[in-house]
Amino acid sequence: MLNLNTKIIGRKIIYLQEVDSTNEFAKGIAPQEEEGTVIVADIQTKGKGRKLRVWSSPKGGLWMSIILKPNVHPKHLTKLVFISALAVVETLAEFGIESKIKWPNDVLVGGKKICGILSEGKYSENRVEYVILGLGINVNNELPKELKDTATSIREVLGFEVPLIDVFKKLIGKLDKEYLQYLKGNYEEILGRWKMYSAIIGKRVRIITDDGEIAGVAIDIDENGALILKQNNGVLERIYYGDVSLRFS
Ligand SMILES: O=C(O)CCCC[C@@H]1SC[C@@H]2NC(=O)N[C@@H]21
Repeated sequence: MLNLNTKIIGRKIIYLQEVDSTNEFAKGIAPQEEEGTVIVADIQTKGKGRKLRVWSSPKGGLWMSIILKPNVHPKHLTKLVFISALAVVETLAEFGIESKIKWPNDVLVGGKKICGILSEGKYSENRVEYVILGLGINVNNELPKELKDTATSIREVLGFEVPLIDVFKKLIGKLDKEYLQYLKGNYEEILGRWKMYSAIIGKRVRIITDDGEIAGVAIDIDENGALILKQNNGVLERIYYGDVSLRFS
């Protein structure tokens, strides 16, 4: 159990022993909930990943969603996953773990995924109603057999367990710090730091999109968060959504 003391963290935390998905729960309450409220659960029975994938969420991991209501133009929302990934990298560093970010929002240690981020929201053309930032960090949880080659956990990397509450508190602190930079509009600075941790810039990659697969070298990330890929035929392409693979068989 997370054994939360909300007074220590100083914000509203909804702690659940079990829930289908903290993101789904957050969506249900977001319209009337205050900004910054965090939903955290010991177990998710229907943890969701990007592209409707299942996110394995047994006891021992950190499964949480934070409700945000930034007063920004919706075009800046993609940057929220960048600040989340940065907050995770900084949190892991506090535990002596060096990590990298795989565009758009996977955090890797030694090439294996340790954290996934799922951002969902409600917004119109000009106004953001709310954003749910869902973060899943493998901390002390067992990984499913089929993920052993591609995923890892803090426990696996360090060789011992760390208290979930410590990871949670550090992550909230880092998220708050990065969110403040975001609200100040310091996007360039955020992106600059994000790039320092990029696992893919300068590397040959395959991008799997809904329209098929493109291969090339990841050149850069533009100011809107799109990946700039130099294809094998030399043509530059901006990619807004897709899964990056660094594996070539
Ligand atoms: O890498 C991905 O595909 C994103 C995974 C996001 C998982 C987190 S766990 C907490 C929150 N609730 C969910 O159902 N998903 C996110």
